[in-house]
Amino acid sequence: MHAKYHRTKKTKQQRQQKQQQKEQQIAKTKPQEHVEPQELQSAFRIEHSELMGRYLVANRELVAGELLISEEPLAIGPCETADPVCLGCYQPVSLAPQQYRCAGCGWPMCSAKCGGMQRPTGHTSAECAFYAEHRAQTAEQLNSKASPAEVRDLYELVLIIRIMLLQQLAPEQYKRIRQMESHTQQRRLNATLWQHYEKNVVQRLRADWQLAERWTAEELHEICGILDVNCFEIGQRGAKARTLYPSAFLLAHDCRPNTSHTDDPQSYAILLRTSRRVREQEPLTLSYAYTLQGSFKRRTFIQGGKLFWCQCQRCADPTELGTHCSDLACGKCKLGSIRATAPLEQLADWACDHCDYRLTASQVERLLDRINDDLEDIDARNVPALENFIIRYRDVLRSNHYLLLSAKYLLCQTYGRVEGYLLPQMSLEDIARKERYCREFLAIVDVLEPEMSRLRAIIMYELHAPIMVQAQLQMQSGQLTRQQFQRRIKEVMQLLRESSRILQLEPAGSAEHEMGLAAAEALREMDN
Ligand SMILES: C[S@@+](CC[C@H](N)C(=O)[O-])C[C@H]1O[C@@H](n2cnc3c(N)ncnc32)[C@H](O)[C@@H]1O
Repeated sequence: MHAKYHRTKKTKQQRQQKQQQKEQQIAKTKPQEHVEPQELQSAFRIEHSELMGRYLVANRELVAGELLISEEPLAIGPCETADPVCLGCYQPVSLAPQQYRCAGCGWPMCSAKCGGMQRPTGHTSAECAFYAEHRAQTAEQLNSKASPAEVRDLYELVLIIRIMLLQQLAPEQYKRIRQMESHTQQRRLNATLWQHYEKNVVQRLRADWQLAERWTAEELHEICGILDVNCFEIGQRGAKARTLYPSAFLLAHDCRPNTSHTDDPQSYAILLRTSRRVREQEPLTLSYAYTLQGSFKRRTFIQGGKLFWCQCQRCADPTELGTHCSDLACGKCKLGSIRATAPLEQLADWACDHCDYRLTASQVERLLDRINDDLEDIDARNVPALENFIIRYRDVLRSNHYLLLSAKYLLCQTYGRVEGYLLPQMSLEDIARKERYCREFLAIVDVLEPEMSRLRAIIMYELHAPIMVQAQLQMQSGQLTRQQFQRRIKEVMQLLRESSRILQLEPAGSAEHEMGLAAAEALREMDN
């Protein structure tokens, strides 16, 4: 898959020595309080390439669903672009006067009894004392008159400050974080990015908060880079946080990854599994971007945050592995599809496969931005508005286009769940439409996130209901023979079985785990 990795041939002895060194390296990257079983360590090793730096490789063939990494965060804090959250449990809070605030430092918290109070993964006494010391600098932004942008700027500092406090409180942990890639040199060349952190983090902490004697500009920039490059965004049931893990950060990116991960709602530990069979020597990969986005935007996103242009098999293919999820409809001949002529060159033209019509990359970008803005303006529970969106753009985007698929995915989850569109209230056309959207979405997910992916399991759960309801109605009205009915029921049971098998691997307490339990329960009822 990754022909781009540079490896030199080694003797068997050299390979064994290297293997031992790598296993020791992996052992070093595990959190000290978390001893991994031997078999987890031997499942993979660390390799290095000029292109990707360190990355993980399978030591043996791995089957789908194998647990590879289970580890608690080295650092955790609110997401930089998040709305206000509790510093203890990362659930949303308001800045309204009635919101509970920490008695020590004044930061809004969910309540005095927040489970994250005084916990290393939440609001510690060291953090509280630090903000109490700097109350003058936070007071203005933490009151009900602050603008959302000001509040966000303040939340952006929380994880950086937590990491800087580790220097004294947990120097080993701090050292491990500092060993992560920061891409500081490349970031320095990007004036907009560099100036953002210089103003919002470095100057702010060193000048406004008078910490110049304590923290250097270099180390603050380094931490900002490490966070951008290595953070995982996690959270269950409304909680949202970003985390650095001791070894999961080593996974390379691929736009059709072979692992997937979830997080424990109590400990915030990452649980990373293979999502499909992985061959011996194959790199372990995860996706740094949302996989159901087209290559053009996905690659821009990855370059912006992780500072490399992805060149994976999917990115190199104008049809995105035959999914056609970036195809535009040709407005000139009305027959052809418009795709990137050279997808690894971000500025290359897009061309129709049927006539001579061409678009420049910036025309495509403007079009995608406009349609994306339209979609983002729609409330995810507004069925007519989502249906209108699909009608409005069906002559502009091909039916598998990721923006149409996004609207269809929202509809798959909304049909049957909101008042006016609950299953007993839905027309036969709506039920059939839900089935069609689920099938269209599943066909793409089967390629981009095959086998044991959460997205695939969710959509299979959504698909079972419309098939079941239609089969029952058609059986009652004599439109289906007994044999045809049984065939449909068999499909429903297969969908539920597969969905519950995948979703029950999600941590207890998560919405997905509960969906898995519901699938298992539905299956039991059908068996009886
Ligand atoms: C989270 S870090 C992964 C660990 C990193 N390779 C290291 O040595 O610390 C992400 C960085 O790894 C590199 N990387 C990961 N996947 C890559 C890929 N598919 N192609 C090129 N570079 C990649 C990029 O430099 C990226 O910014």
